[in-house]
Amino acid sequence: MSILRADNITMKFGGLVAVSNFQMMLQEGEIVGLIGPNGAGKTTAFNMITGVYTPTEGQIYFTEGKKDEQGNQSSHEINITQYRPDQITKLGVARTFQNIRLFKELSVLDNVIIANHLRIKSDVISSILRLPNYTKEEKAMVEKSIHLLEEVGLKDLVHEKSSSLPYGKQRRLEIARALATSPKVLLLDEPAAGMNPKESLELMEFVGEIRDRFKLTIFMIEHHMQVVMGICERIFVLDHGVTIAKGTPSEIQNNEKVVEAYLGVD
Ligand SMILES: Nc1ncnc2c1ncn2[C@@H]1O[C@H](COP(=O)(O)OP(=O)(O)OP(=O)(O)O)[C@@H](O)[C@H]1O
Repeated sequence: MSILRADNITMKFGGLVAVSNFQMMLQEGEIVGLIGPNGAGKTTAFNMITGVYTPTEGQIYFTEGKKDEQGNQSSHEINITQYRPDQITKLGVARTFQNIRLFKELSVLDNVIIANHLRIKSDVISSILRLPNYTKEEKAMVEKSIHLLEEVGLKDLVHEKSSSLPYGKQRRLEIARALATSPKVLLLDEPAAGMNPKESLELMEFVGEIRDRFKLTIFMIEHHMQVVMGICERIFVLDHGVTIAKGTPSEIQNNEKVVEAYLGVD
């Protein structure tokens, strides 16, 4: 069963069709890539899936798993096409951005603590008055954040200002912030952007590790072909908003349309 699927989604900006009839399905636990030349519509596809844009046409579905009191597992599909970004995050779809979006002046730890707030149950009054239920939740949040930073290899840097971190570590912190929302599906927008080959390979291993450790399904936009081909089980290729190919890394590498799109051959 799919955990996330887009059924023929299209996004038009005036006369420009940024994404046309995009059809995709993610199975639980997969790492799937989304590639294509600049302006192909990749980020627009992410923006529709995460509620930043409402598709002009088409529907998006998320499968929610539930356990009843007897511990029996059941699941049902929710149409999230009209959901706001915060509602989608709360359901279990988190993302990172092409341009790192951290609170630069805050510490590494505070950046993760803030991301946890989505899951907090206490109301505003409890937090302002620091009532016992809030203080307890806050303590748990700090512990969870430190644990997360340990998991992503940033434990020794918790008190550093986030802007002082080298680029590769800032990307890890961004991922830790996304993990703090307890996602089931993680969308990564060019996680290896700006990284040198060594950092890119480390990132590739890291993405595989967090998939296993946090039982995630991962959908990633990436330009570093070594990363995409090395880690993705399936790949979608967009060009001018149209899906020109989909398949395994070896199928994509040998696909003529893909080669043409990247080389700009008419
Ligand atoms: N809000 C917007 N308003 C108008 N046009 C937009 C908007 N967002 C994206 N576009 C256009 O839609 C097309 C697809 O852009 P998008 O950013 O999704 O491509 P991309 O594949 O992510 O590119 P890149 O690899 O360069 O990040 C481009 O022509 C872009 O100019």
